[in-house]
Amino acid sequence: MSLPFHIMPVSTSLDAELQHAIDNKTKPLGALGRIEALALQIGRIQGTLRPTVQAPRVMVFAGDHGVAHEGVSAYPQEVTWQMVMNFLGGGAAVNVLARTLGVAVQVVDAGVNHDFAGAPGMVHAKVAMGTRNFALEPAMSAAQLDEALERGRSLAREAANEGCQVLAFGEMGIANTSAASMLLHKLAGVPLAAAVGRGTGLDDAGLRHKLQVLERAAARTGTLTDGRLALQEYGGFEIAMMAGAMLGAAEAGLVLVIDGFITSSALLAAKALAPAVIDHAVFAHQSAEAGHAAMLQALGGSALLHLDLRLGEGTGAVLAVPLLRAACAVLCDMASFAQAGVSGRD
Ligand SMILES: O=C(O)c1ccc[n+]([C@@H]2O[C@H](COP(=O)([O-])O)[C@@H](O)[C@H]2O)c1
Ligand SMILES: Cc1cc2nc[nH]c2cc1C
Repeated sequence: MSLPFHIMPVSTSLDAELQHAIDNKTKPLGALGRIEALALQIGRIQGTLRPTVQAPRVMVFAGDHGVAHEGVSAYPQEVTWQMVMNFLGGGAAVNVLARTLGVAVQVVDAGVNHDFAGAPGMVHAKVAMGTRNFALEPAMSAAQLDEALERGRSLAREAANEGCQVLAFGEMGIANTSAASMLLHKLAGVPLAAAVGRGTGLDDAGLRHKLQVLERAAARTGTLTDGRLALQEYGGFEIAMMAGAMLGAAEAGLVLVIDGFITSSALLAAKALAPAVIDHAVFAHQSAEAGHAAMLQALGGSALLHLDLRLGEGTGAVLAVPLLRAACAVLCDMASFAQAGVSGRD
């Protein structure tokens, strides 16, 4: 068993001071809307009236899924490793967005069905060459799950030790929307028909087939409310490692930026292991993937951006980083009514 995760609920002791500081900025009360709530959340997580977004990083976790052999994705499995090479070469959407917005990219092989020996810049954390086919048997063993969780946790710790204050999460893995749908179904009780979507772009027949495969997979197990068991049965190595990294990042006091449907499923599993992880999470965007709205509802979160993205890789999370910077700048740099000599409310 991996060591238990120790995440304290984020302290609310500064809330009154943070709200007072925000309310005294030169604007009508509440006029910066969600940016105000974001400023309060980041100030609360960092325990300061002057929060910052230093050394933001997106970790992109990649893994393959045995269930891909059931024909549940519009693309073949080898796209996973090919896209990983694209990440390492700096040419994927996440690289371009991250470069544009000043976010570092770290690519993690959590369990891709490919040998990346010698690939420059890769974080080698492979648990195995992909999971087993969860339509037939558990996706991974308990030992593999522990390994994935612990590797994720230590990667997050390393990031914190290197000065990263904001950790964004992304993933790559053909067929991983199937795994995410299973986690949503089992952990949050969302009916499969509402939890399953088109992923990379299945047509109507493909979607019907995916639902049938997942119904068969769901019937293999009973009710599963335990995060570890759900991950073992239906997770992916990239999803489990992300969950471990989210928990490790929360332990280290970081702000977590959650991307789309698959990244959110990792948080759902992480929340089942340690509920206080949710205090650290910022929900970057609502994916176009059917089921993400229900996933966000299950997590009690509300997305900052609605851009109809359905790419993954951490793209939506990276796009939200400027909003976090903006929220911190409001607290740190905006003049108060007194400082600017502006009259307050009557
Ligand atoms: O982040 C999302 O909401 C999202 C929605 C649909 C697809 N994806 C990406 O597409 C891949 C999984 O889709 P699929 O159809 O192969 O299950 C995987 O690499 C994800 O990063 C990601
Ligand atoms: C090309 C491609 C890029 C991706 N990035 C994340 N998931 C992906 C799936 C495909 C198919």
